[in-house]
Amino acid sequence: MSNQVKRIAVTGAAGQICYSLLFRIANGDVFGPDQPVALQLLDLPQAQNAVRGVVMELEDCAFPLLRDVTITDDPKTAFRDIDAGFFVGSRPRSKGMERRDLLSANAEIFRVQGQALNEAAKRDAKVIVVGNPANTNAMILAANAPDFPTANVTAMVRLDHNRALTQLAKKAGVKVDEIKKFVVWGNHSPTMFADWTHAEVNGRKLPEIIGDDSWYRETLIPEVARRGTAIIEARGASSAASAANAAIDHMHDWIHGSNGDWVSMAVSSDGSYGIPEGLMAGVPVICKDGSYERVTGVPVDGFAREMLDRTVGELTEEREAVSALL
Ligand SMILES: NC(=O)C1=CN([C@@H]2O[C@H](COP(=O)(O)OP(=O)(O)OC[C@H]3O[C@@H](n4cnc5c(N)ncnc54)[C@H](O)[C@@H]3O)[C@@H](O)[C@H]2O)C=CC1
Ligand SMILES: O=C([O-])CC(=O)C(=O)O
Repeated sequence: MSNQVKRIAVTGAAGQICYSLLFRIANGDVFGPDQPVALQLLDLPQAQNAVRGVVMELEDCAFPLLRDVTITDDPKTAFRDIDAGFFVGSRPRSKGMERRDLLSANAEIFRVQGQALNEAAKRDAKVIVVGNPANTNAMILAANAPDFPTANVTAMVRLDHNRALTQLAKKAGVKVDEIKKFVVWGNHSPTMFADWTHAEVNGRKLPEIIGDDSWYRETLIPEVARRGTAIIEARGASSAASAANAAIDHMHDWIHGSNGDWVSMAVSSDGSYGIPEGLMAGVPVICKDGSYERVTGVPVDGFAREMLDRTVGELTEEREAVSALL
């Protein structure tokens, strides 16, 4: 990899996810241990002082790879010439809310930032949307950046993927990285579908190793879908370090590859798997040489079809709710 500095925009820099994310990026966890980075940090005017405090802490870590930090409340300044963008900044939910309840508060942010991305970013920049509801916010961002490649705008379902991997590994008595071909389909919401149908461990089918279909349907799927809520109830605030870690995993694999394994990414649908074109839906992808390819031809029948249709139905409703911004 070249040693020219990579510019990375991060929005919501004063927030709790970024309090973990920024330090990991500066440490080289995204672009690698030989790649210098510059951070372009965006937050609201009233949060600028808090961002300055975070930057003091970044300085105090003396990260050898961190070459420059910009602090701004102007999206165009933040997205100027970026190689990658982490779109975290937006309101989190509190107890009793669903992520889709955030749509009215957060959708406008992504319309404005889409226009700035369109004007300022490099055309090959890689973008991940974390701010909820992440899938539909990513669709709004892409729709408002017509000259920026939609394929480079993605949303995060990797946290759900990682959550499921740990539960599956515990149940099967294997290591998380031994599980291959697992995927989370659809929306980052309670309708998401954690699909073990094709998952394998050393060439053996994971459903056969675990051998407990009711655990899969009645425990694994709902627990993964409700994990964000469980964390809010336990912590009094939504997940932060694990969300930052998932964003790092998503971007790291997109840049460096997924070693032939499936990872879950929400990308703009090409119409395959019965997902209407343009919806940002979690699908299995394989990352290689700095890009991702959808895994094609995965059989989706019976229970899996019902689950996929349910989450796609919800994404379709969310798209209708924000049609004025698209
Ligand atoms: N996709 C996923 O798996 C996950 C998504 N999230 C979502 O990530 C988002 C951020 O979460 P936290 O960091 O915990 O929230 P937080 O409230 O701690 O931080 C949010 C930050 O965004 C800033 N912000 C708000 N509007 C902005 C704008 N227009 N431009 C730039 N910055 C802006 C705020 O000032 C604040 O500093 C929330 O929407 C949360 O629901 C959280 C966990 C997982
Ligand atoms: O649940 C939330 O609001 C935060 C989030 O998206 C998650 O932890 O999955």
